[in-house]
Amino acid sequence: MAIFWRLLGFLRPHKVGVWASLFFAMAAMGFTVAIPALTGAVVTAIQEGDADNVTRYGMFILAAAFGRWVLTVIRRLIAGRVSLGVEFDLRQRVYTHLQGLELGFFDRQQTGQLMSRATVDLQSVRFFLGYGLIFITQSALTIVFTAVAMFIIDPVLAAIALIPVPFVVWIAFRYGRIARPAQQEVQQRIAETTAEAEETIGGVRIVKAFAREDRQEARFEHAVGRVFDQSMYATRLRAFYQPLIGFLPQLGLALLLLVGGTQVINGSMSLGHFTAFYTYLVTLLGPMRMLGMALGMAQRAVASGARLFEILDREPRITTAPGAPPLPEGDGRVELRGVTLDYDPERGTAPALRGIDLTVEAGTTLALVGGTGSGKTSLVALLPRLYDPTAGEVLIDGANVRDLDIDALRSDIAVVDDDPFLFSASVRENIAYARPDATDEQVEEAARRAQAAEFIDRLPDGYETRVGERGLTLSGGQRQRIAIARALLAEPRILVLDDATSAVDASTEQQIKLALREAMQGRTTFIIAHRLSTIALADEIAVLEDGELACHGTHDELLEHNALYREIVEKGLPDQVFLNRKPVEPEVAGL
Ligand SMILES: Nc1ncnc2c1ncn2[C@@H]1O[C@H](COP(=O)(O)OP(=O)(O)OP(=O)(O)O)[C@@H](O)[C@H]1O
Repeated sequence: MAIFWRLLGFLRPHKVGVWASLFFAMAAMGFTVAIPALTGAVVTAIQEGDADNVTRYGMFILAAAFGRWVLTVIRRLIAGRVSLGVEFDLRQRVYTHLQGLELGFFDRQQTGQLMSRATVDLQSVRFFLGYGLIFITQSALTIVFTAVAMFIIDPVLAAIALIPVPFVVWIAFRYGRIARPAQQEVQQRIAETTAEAEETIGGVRIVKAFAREDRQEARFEHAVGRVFDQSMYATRLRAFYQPLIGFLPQLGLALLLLVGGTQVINGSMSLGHFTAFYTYLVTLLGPMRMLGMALGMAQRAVASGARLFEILDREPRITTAPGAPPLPEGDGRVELRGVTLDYDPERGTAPALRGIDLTVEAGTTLALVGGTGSGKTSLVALLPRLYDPTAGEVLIDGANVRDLDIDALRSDIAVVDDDPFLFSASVRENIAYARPDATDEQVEEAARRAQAAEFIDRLPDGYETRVGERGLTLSGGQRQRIAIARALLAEPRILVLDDATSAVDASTEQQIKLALREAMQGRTTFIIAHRLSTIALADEIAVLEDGELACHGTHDELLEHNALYREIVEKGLPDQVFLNRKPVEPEVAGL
């Protein structure tokens, strides 16, 4: 019930529309109730041979029918606007709310599930709020008013003819109750199927590379099968209940024909009244069924509302206090104090980072080295607060990142991912993503510095070439250089680079390294290094092992004092750079 009231809250901005459509619905209902009485009057006039009255009442019926038609059109237009308005508001709210949630929330969600909530559930809520509520009010009132009119004509006959009504409504209620969880489960399973399809399409490269289409097909078939079974169950419920709801009112009609017909024969009731009565009961058939349907709609809306509120009630866990300041003046000195990060403490998994104490001086470059899963990505994710540490604190230029305005903080940190994401937009828009107001010259300058200008010029439409999911597919190395240009244009105080370019050819690697070197200049840089030649670009090195900081220092210090680092260097590529480094010269760094 609480959910129901909360759903009604969505109508608040559309109050005028709701009342207007209710008003038009009531007015149309007035005509609906008048028509049977007028029909009865026509029959009486026929019986009396009064042609004038037949014409007059006939015209009234025509006018009433016309009035109802016009009012219904207006009501539907207004209700449609309300319904779509609710959908519009809800979509915005859900989307804005999702955007505000921290990355950790998305780690645990299937995209398909979220999509389904944002479409299927939203639809059922808006149908109910836009139409369902009015249908319920209109049907219930039509039943009440018609019943009153019938009681005025003949109370006994009214009582007999209306016997099935409470049963119909009760069965409709019951149907709504059983149908609700069944329908909810159908929605849940559709969501699972969407998620399955989404995963297959998203992972199409892997599916094809391993020729596992059959496995994906089998999984999808299983998911579709589950939707089928559950939909069949819901269909069986419908098949049983809906005809029953249609059948019961016929009993009322039969009773009326039997009792009323006898009354007309023995003269205790006029044929006109009988006809009016009969027409009233026929008029009721629609509203009774409609009430059942609308109640079902209400049930579904409540189920969907519950799922939507699950998202809307999920508070963002990484927030910023109102009026929080931006980063203080400084050149990007970073300090991690006793930092521990546990992604999922409830599950009891080992923390990704444990008790890290690390200081990176302003303007220097730190290479993060460590085996897979050692926590390199996790460590840099703490800087722009993609995640907050479970314990300890992260300070930038002396300020705890938790106390800063999150947008301002993030605009001072640029990230170049190991698998850079490009939006379905032009190359120019992608580079200017963080600074949409950048001039063409600035964009091109960033591209030049990122060693991307040359290949961009060779693209079919240069900077206007569409890339990303719906555009031209660029190679990994090209995407990375566009991402570096994007980061350069943002002029960040701190730069985070994930250098996973091991798959590119030698000349691309050179270019990327030049680009990285350019990007690092004058700013604090964290570089996740996968190769020794990248480590060579750094001033200091931090080695991570199972989430702990195994050692930290310059190349020479580590080489001298740390066995693990020595091992890394020995087992790594025998890169001459390392041994001769001091200071790093472009030639020896492999540039
Ligand atoms: N979003 C996440 N949710 C839960 N656990 C995570 C998440 N991201 C990483 N982990 C876990 O945290 C640990 C550290 O992962 P992280 O990605 O930081 O390592 P990494 O050193 O960057 O590895 P790689 O070199 O393979 O990218 C791993 O055990 C990983 O499974």
